[in-house]
Parts: sequence; C-alpha cells; structure tokens
Amino acid sequence: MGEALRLLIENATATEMPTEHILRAAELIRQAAAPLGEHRRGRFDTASADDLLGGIRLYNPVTGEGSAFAPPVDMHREGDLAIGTCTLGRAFEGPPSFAHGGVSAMLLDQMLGYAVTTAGHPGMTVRLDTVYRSPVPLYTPLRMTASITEVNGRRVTATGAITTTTAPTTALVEATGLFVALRSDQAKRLFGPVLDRSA
Ligand SMILES: CCCCCCCC(=O)SCCNC(=O)CCNC(=O)[C@H](O)C(C)(C)COP(=O)(O)OP(=O)(O)OC[C@H]1O[C@@H](n2cnc3c(N)ncnc32)[C@H](O)[C@@H]1OP(=O)(O)O
Repeated sequence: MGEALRLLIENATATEMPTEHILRAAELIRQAAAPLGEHRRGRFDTASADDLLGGIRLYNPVTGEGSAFAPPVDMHREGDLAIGTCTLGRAFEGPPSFAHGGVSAMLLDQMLGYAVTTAGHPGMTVRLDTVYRSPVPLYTPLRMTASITEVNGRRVTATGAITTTTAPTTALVEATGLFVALRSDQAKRLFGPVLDRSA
C-alpha cells in the first residue's frame, strides 16, 4: 500500500490534468480511504506491523515502507558508517526542482539517529545544526552518510551529509546532531503509555 500511496502523492503533486479529472480522482481517493479508517489505532498504540525493540517502524516518515510520506530512505551500516539512499520526488520540492531545506534536515536527523542507535547509543535529538552548501536535486539518486564523533556520558554527537550517488564526496548538506540518552524516568514519562500498551 505504501508504494501505491507514494505513486498517488507523486502524481497528485505533478499532475497537470484538467480540473474535472482531479475532482473525479479526489472522489475515488475518498472512497478508498474510508474503509481504512473504520478500524484505526489510537495515539499510544503501536502499529501491529511494528517491532519497537527490533527497530521496525513501517510508517516512519523517512524510512517507512508503508508510509505515504517517506521517500523511503533505505539505511544500512558499513562498519562505523551509516549509509542511506533515496530519490526525492516532487512532493519534497522547496526551491523549484530542488528539495525543501526542512526535508534535508529531516533526512539527516533520521540518518544521525540511525547511526547512534545502531552503534548502541540510542537517544533523542536535542540539537541539529545543518549547513546547506548546495541545493539537493529532485529525481536524483542521493547518498547519505552519518557516524558518531563523540560519546560523552549520556550525550552523543554525530555528523552526516547528503550527496548525490554520482558525486559522493561533494556534500550538499551537512549536519551535526547532539543526542541524549533518556534516563529511565524520562523514558517512562515520555513513552510509558506506549510501552504499557505494547507490553
Ligand atoms: C533509528 C531511530 C532514529 C530516530 C531518529 C529521530 C530522532 C528524533 O527526531 S527524536 C525527536 C526530536 N527530539 C525530541 O523531541 C527531544 C525533545 N527533548 C527532550 O524531550 C529533552 O530534552 C530530553 C528528555 C531528551 C532530555 O531532557 P533534558 O532535561 O533536556 O536534559 P537532561 O536529561 O537533564 O540532560 C542531559 C544532558 O544533555 C544536555 N542537553 C540537553 N539538551 C541539550 C541541548 N539542546 N543542547 C546541548 N545540551 C543539551 C544537558 O545539558 C545534559 O548535560 P549534562 O549531562 O552534561 O548535564
């Protein structure tokens, strides 16, 4: 379903069809959406397809295969380096033909988060600094990298960059993120209802 939704969003964003076609499509979309809404999970319920501890989040807005919104980014580790790949379509546009700056920050937040989590230092982002060196092109295969630069108690720093796959040494956007490991009282305060319901 995620793939179908992403095709829908891409075509809906790029379409130049006449208004009557768009109105007809809108009605069909409403008809398709209605049965899905008949049984929904609540705010604190995890998706039945998810495995929180195993890191499976089907509807994550960056990596989720089931997400209408995610590019989705494919991530893996090679040694100390986290690597991600994706191609951004029209829905991610900011400046004409290039990605929105907030989208680049979102991709890098997830990349850095993946780097720290898969290195055994899970935490939440408390700071993300981005440097925009060149616009990120749409419809162009992208490569992202991230790695840890410092571990200082509960605070972990990671850096990363977005490049194209054809010029992997030319950073278009760079980011440095600070992640903080939650104390048990913080984890309980923030995620207690979710953990209780998924136990
Ligand atoms: C595979 C998974 C990938 C996931 C990637 C996505 C990651 C995300 O996007 S997470 C979502 C965005 N982030 C958030 O919503 C976090 C919001 N922040 C918070 O809830 C709180 O700041 C929280 C709970 C993390 C930490 O609580 P807080 O009271 O701020 O910090 P505290 O626990 O007292 O301090 C920890 C340390 O971090 C430091 N710190 C906290 N915030 C900052 C900051 N913004 N800048 C610098 N240092 C900071 C503190 O000074 C302290 O340092 P020290 O140990 O030397 O005294």
